[in-house]
Amino acid sequence: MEISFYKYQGTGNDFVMIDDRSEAFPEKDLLLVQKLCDRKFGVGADGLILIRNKTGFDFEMVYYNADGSQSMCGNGARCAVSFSKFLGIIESETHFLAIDGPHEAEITNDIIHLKMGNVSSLSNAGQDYFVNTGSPHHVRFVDNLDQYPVVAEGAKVRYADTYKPSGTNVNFVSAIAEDEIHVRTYERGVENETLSCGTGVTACALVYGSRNELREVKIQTPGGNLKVRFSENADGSFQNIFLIGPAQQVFEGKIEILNSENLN
Ligand SMILES: N[C@@H](CCC[C@H](N)C(=O)O)C(=O)O
Repeated sequence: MEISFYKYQGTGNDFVMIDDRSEAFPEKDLLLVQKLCDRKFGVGADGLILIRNKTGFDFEMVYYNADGSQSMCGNGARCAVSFSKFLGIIESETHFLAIDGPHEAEITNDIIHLKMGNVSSLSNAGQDYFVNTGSPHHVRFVDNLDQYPVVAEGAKVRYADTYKPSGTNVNFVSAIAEDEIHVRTYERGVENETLSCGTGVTACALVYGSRNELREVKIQTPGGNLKVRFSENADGSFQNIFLIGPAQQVFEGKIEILNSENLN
């Protein structure tokens, strides 16, 4: 089987992107997903995204982490919107389905405004916070973020008993201006620091914005800059949450998959 793929990146979070409207991709073959995402033996990516047809929506985004597990991916969704425009499925506005439910998005000059799902509350997690923005996120404020051991500390929280069995993503945050934060994220399913995590920066922006009475927060990540806008209700829930930032096609290619190739 020959698979055509495209590679996209959204603030350095990178994805193998496949137009799977024909549903030819063997979606249950998680070894194949792992292999395609492998940075030494495959294409290399933090995740893999299938674009599929879905009744009532412009498309469905089917997202896999590099290890084959599934969750919502904010940066991946921005890339999926850009890819769908490239494929001619959408023009500048879209309504699509992801694992956490329906989303809307708008794309102008390569900047994608992605509407995230509503968030019911921010929880305290010891001195830190926990927020579910479609994916689970632990949020910890730290000093000296540039020097912070994100992988070592992130893994401790990700595998902590409190988050078993499914674990969590872990974000480390420092304020750098009144309305701006710096965020580094340890991602579950990649089991490493990624250059940016969309659902993660959204979680951090909600915590920081809520504590500082802001409705828009700028975010610097190692892979680039994002913005999050939202409104907060009197009961502590959040709605009209928008993740705003760029997405880019990096290259395209083809892979020949032999039937027995993923069996070992
Ligand atoms: N990179 C993503 C998050 C992907 C899902 C996450 N690793 C999980 O398993 O929860 C993003 O941009 O949101």
